[in-house]
Amino acid sequence: MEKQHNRGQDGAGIATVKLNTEPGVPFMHRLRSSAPQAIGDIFAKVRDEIDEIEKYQPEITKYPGLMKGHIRFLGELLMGHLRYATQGKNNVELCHPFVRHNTIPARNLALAGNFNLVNVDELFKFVNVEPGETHRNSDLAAMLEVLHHFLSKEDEERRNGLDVKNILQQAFSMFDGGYHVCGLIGSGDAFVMRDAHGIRPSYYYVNEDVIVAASERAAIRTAFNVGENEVLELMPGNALIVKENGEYSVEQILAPKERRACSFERIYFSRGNDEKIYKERTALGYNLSETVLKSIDNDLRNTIFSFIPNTAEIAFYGMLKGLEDYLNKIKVERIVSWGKDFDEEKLTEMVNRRIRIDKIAIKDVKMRTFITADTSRNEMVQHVYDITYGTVRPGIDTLVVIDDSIVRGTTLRESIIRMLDRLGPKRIIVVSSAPQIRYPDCYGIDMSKIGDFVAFKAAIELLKDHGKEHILQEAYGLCMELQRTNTLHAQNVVRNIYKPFTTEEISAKIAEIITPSDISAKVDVIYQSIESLHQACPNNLGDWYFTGNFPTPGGNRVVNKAFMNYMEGKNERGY
Ligand SMILES: O=P(O)(O)OC[C@H]1O[C@H](OP(=O)(O)OP(=O)(O)O)[C@H](O)[C@@H]1O
Ligand SMILES: NC(=O)CC[C@H](N)C(=O)O
Ligand SMILES: [Mg+2]
Repeated sequence: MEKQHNRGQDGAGIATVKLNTEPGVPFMHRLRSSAPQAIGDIFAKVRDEIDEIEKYQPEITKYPGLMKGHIRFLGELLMGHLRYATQGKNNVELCHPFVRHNTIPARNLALAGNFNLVNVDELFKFVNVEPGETHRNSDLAAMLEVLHHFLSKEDEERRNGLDVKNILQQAFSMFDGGYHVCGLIGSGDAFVMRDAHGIRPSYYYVNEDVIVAASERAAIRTAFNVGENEVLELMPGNALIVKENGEYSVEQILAPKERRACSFERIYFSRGNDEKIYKERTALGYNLSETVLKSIDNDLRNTIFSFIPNTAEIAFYGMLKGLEDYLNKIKVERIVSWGKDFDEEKLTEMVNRRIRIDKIAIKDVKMRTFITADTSRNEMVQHVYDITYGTVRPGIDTLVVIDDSIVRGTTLRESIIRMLDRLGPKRIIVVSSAPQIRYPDCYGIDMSKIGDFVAFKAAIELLKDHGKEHILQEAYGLCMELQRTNTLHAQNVVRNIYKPFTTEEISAKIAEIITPSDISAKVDVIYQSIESLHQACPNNLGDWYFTGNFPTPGGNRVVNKAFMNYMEGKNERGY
């Protein structure tokens, strides 16, 4: 859990199942916290129980069997989760795991996951459950109800043992979304399930003692000190099913569909210490170096390169490698052209030419602002960054700073650009290792309100500039018509908003929007192209937020709904 802070800061939760308990003894426990240090808070409470019992039984830790009867969270099946709300609020009631209790052991279920579903209403309807106020917008609550429905049915009908595969096949064929989800059943069985497109990442590792699964490979590698290839990927549509007796199998639950693993995981969400992700982020940066050189007219003497911490650091190293390759090529060309006409001084000057890099921007807290709730985000963005003084030659140097992504543009507009301008650069070039984010995500990344996106704002501005605002009304009309005929899922109408403009025109407008009126430097923005993204992350081609090409039927519905919300002035998610 400590190695997955990157995936959630709203709160944390754990659940435990004890195997082979006497009838009547509670066997499933759950604890959640939304304290600022949620993991610490939870495990302090777990520890307190042990300390308490040690007061009376100082030797008890030598007898784990005995302890199991007294300590709630000592058990055989363990689950932990860090929440990042993509639906509902970020309060403790919505932290995972959710638990459904029942007097029949096999009908108890604890559930947690990294996911987002887009057909929550339909699911509640299917199980005929009217969700309470807290759970109305909770995809986890809907998923729990559906799974519990099929679990109870299976338990009722079963002849020999619970057929978990059968339960999963019935339940998961109903979910529209991206998910990596884990369930503990009161019978002592457990499962991990991944969506059929492989949208969300899912990994597992098995040895003689443990069977473990997580969203990220590196977290498992570090916690269990194992090699890259020992941790396996749970393939799309598959489930890892573990029986109460410790036997396990990987089963095909859903027919595999086109692989559309989320590229934003690679660009931003996942931790960058994963072997493959590190290479991919480096490649993303490398791919941008040529365009950057062009935009500064190859003037490396008067340009300083830096990055916006923290995630972009790796892409920065990649960009630097690209710039160094260019510089080395130039050095060789020059030296060769000299023939024999050089001396030590001339050669020394040439080989010592370097790419100028500096640590310009500093981030004072380890919190991630993007996964922080909207209400506190703006203020946080304004306070977390700082700059290094004395690095830039005012009026002479151009500053090139790379960030992994520009979503709402708040990091740049509310903080970074103004701060960098204080250093007096002639020009600021912002480089984004992700392409323009034009469409919402609905599979587990909280980019759902299209009106917030700086690329969308730019397109709207451009429509105004060119007297083409009628396109907005036409698109809205089309959405209304699709809604009327119940076919909002059939096409992505928002494409029409971007269609009249080139990527460069939109980038130029974004640069204008993120530039506060009172700064002196000229600001430009350079984006990754979609082709280069695919080349850098060939195994993660899920790119709907850049291209509008959604993998599931719910996707088009969400993007159209997000647009309608914008047009109607509703500040809510499109799913
Ligand atoms: O355009 P915006 O809507 O402002 O969002 C984009 C920024 O948010 C993320 O940073 P975050 O602070 O989440 O985390 P990091 O330290 O891992 O980069 C991302 O890395 C960008 O810097
Ligand atoms: N990624 C997560 O932490 C879970 C997201 C889930 N959709 C929720 O909002 O609760
Ligand atoms: Mg960042």
